[in-house]
Amino acid sequence: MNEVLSTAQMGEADRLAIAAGTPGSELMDKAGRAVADVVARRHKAGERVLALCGPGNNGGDGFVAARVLAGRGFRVRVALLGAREALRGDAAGAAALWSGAVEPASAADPAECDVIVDALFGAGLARDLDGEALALVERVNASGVPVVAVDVPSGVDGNTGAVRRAAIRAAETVTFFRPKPGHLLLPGRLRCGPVRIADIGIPDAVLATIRPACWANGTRLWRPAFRAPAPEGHKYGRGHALVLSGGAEGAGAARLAARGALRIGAGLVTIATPSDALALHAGRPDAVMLRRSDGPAGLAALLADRRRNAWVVGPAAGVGERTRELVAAALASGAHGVLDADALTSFEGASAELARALAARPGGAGQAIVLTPHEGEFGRLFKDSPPVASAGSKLERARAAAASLGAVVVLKGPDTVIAAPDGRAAINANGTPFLATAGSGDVLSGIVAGLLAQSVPAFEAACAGVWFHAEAGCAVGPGLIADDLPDALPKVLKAYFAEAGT
Ligand SMILES: NC(=O)C1=CN([C@@H]2O[C@H](COP(=O)(O)OP(=O)(O)OC[C@H]3O[C@@H](n4cnc5c(N)ncnc54)[C@H](O)[C@@H]3O)[C@@H](O)[C@H]2O)[C@@H](O)CC1
Ligand SMILES: Nc1ncnc2c1ncn2[C@@H]1O[C@H](COP(=O)(O)OP(=O)(O)O)[C@@H](O)[C@H]1O
Ligand SMILES: [K+]
Repeated sequence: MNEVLSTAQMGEADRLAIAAGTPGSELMDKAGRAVADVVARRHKAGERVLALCGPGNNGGDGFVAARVLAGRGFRVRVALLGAREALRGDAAGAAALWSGAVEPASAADPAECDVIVDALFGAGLARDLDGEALALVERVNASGVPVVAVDVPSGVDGNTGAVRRAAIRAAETVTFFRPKPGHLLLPGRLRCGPVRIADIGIPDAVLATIRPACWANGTRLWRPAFRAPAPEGHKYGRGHALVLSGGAEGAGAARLAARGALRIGAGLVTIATPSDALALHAGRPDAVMLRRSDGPAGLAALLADRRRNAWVVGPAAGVGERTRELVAAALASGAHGVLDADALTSFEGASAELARALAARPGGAGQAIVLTPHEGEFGRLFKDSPPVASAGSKLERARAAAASLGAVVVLKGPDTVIAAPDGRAAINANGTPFLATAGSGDVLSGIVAGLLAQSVPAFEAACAGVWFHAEAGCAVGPGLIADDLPDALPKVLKAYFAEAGT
């Protein structure tokens, strides 16, 4: 189910498959054949293939692909980084079955071929590229010749998506069994081209031992948690979301969030507004209710009605002590909620204080709280926590943040990561850069709150919210403004419920 494996977990999958009776050489053979199949789908027999093989098992896959392609009538040359005698194990075995010449990689001219098989480094990339490897990767990228990458484009870190000084730009990538974080996280994802996942004979049953906790975000991950409303349902069964408006200068943000919450299916939505912004909400969607709410006491009074079971605090709320008090009041209500934008920035360098407030929430873990920072807000919030701020990849940082706060964290961007305190994480990849527009995040916070109002659990609500937001963005595409996103949801939801069979 869209599991994403770290390179260590992938190594474990290999070992478990081998222990269960499939020799490593057979896994490598299937891997190399899968690569050859992809090359043969894009190119015709007779074309010139250059297989660039590295010193480890990734190179072994390259030797297999070279042999299979030569057998299918391609004109194949093999170039090896390192000495042939230094190859070990299955890779040495695969090289022994290659009967053609093996050129030194230093002499390989990528321009003299029609397609390149990149089998330099895969899961074993251990340091930044330098020397001959660096020069070769730069020559390949400069050649403009299409590349099919084996496992990951060489130079991309499979665990983090980082480019280790330089990396191949692939036209297509073939990986094995399950994707790795580096296929989904930026910048790695942008080096992969379309990613094919090849079955190399590793049984799915190994996952019961490995217990992966990371997924590519998609409907299968949370479909059971978000169903169409019951035929006999009523609006209170779909929850009541409350969106706290900022003052006169920031009322639009609340309206965007409120519309998102309504469209995703919250039964009722109320905008709680300070008196000075009351008149500005006259143009709100007619379906949204309006209540006056001045300061933390006003918010607490509205949330004392337990039917208001989910809130959004933060969009255009203003930065400072007042907003920290509003956050405290919202958390103290016991209702589920989303902390976004100014609610996060108000805790600049005070993530420990926010963690204490979250730990004290009366509903405990059953009170679903989702934080939706973009990178800027994340950096500000965790200024006081180097272990989180510099935990490594975006995946690791989101996980560290969720664990330290005891709440679900949505670290937004082109490769949004959703992380739960228990270690579960999902990486999102269905977005579009047209989502990078003012107010887009406000709509997301409303969508997530609308899902929380419908009793979708925190992690699933965050994953589903991010996915629907991105689908809505793609449905609109060029020219998108945030106002369009809620109104794109009905079509997206219709397709989702049709597919979900509900
Ligand atoms: N049985 C298995 O384990 C299978 C492994 N497979 C392939 O094996 C690959 C992993 O193989 P390995 O663990 O041997 O790792 P790699 O082949 O990815 O790389 C390891 C080698 O590269 C060297 N190296 C690492 N970083 C370097 C750098 N920056 N500059 C120069 N040299 C560097 C290491 O010293 C080592 O010799 C996977 O990516 C996949 O392609 C597949 O054949 C499927 C089965
Ligand atoms: N390049 C991109 N590709 C896909 N999604 C993106 C990209 N850039 C931003 N987004 C998404 O757009 C939204 C922007 O939210 P945010 O930064 O809070 O904007 P605002 O504060 O203007 O509402 C987030 O959901 C983010 O994940
Ligand atoms: K590779």
